[in-house]
Amino acid sequence: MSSHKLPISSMTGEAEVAVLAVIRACQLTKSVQNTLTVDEKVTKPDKSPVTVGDLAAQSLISLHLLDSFPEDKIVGEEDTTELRQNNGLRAKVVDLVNEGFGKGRAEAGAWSEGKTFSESEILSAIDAGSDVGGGTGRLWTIDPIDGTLGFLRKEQYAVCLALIVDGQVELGVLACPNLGTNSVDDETKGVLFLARKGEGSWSRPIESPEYKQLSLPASIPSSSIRFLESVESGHSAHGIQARIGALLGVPENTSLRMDSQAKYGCLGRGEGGAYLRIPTKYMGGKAYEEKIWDHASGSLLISESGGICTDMHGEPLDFSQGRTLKSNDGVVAAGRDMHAKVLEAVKQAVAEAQTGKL
Ligand SMILES: Nc1ncnc2c1ncn2[C@@H]1O[C@H](COP(=O)(O)O)[C@@H](O)[C@H]1OP(=O)(O)O
Ligand SMILES: [Mg+2]
Ligand SMILES: [Mg+2]
Ligand SMILES: [Mg+2]
Repeated sequence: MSSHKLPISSMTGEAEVAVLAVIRACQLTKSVQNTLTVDEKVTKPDKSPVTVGDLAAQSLISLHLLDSFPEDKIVGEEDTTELRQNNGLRAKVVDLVNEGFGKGRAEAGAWSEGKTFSESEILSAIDAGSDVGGGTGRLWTIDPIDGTLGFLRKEQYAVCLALIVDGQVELGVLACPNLGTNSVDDETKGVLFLARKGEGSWSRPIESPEYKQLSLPASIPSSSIRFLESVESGHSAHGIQARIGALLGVPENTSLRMDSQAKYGCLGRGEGGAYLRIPTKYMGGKAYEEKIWDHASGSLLISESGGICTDMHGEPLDFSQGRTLKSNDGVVAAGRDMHAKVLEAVKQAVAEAQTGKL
């Protein structure tokens, strides 16, 4: 690999590949978002949506990983079930992946620029992401479009890639093409977040490798807190989260609601003060196991920015359990001092919900 401007001192080869793959995937998803038509959206068996953007981006990222780290395992969100039955969708994905390799020239080591991949290489790369995960060895996890619902609404989404070694997240990349580069209100859009275990976390514009180190304040006054939470009321219990806010003295109706791990990016750079993901099962919803690709990059970003990211009971997120965080329940992330206070309020609000007091 050629020289780079990465701010980290170890795993630079991995970071270089991950950043290039994610930037190319962002360019691909941006072009899809601009031109997406209804027939390019498919509903998966779990009723969630998937688009040509998700499938092509996972293939493109996997092709980079398969070339550079052929021994590593991959856990990706998507598979080829739909693609193998739909010729139109498949042709579009093949075109998008090959177009994607013409991009990202500004980055160091623009691997395989101009190369054309066959349909079977492109499909196999998606299916390379079907590993069961676990706590031994090197494992990459990909969420090619996190927040597909936000992507379809032309709002926030993120392209996410993380390296997990023996169950620990070592490297996390998270790019948000529609998020303000320096703050949520910034008119300039597009930001990439990078975290390396033990070394720190950074943000940069997607378009230029100017890295800025991030730090998350230990605590902020309650009056300044704006909880980072899902747009979808089916993904976290908004009612309980509002009660947590009331218990902490947070002003009402101030939440920053956005789809995807963009929420972790905002918190990591000091916005919002706390990320809440209280499962809807505490308000009568269905039980749900969080997926590793939805939290790997974001949780490392928070801890490397000086904050704490755990489940709602204060337990560390356990990425060694397979494709899901099956030993965890919900997520709470906040600054170092704030986190314990938020957990206390979570406990009380959930107890109230369970005894019908909410
Ligand atoms: N019932 C659920 N509870 C929590 N998260 C969910 C649930 N269903 C889907 N998700 C996942 O939450 C993530 C988005 O979170 P958020 O709403 O905070 O942006 C998506 O990856 C989405 O999966 P999917 O990709 O299948 O839509
Ligand atoms: Mg996701
Ligand atoms: Mg996704
Ligand atoms: Mg999805």
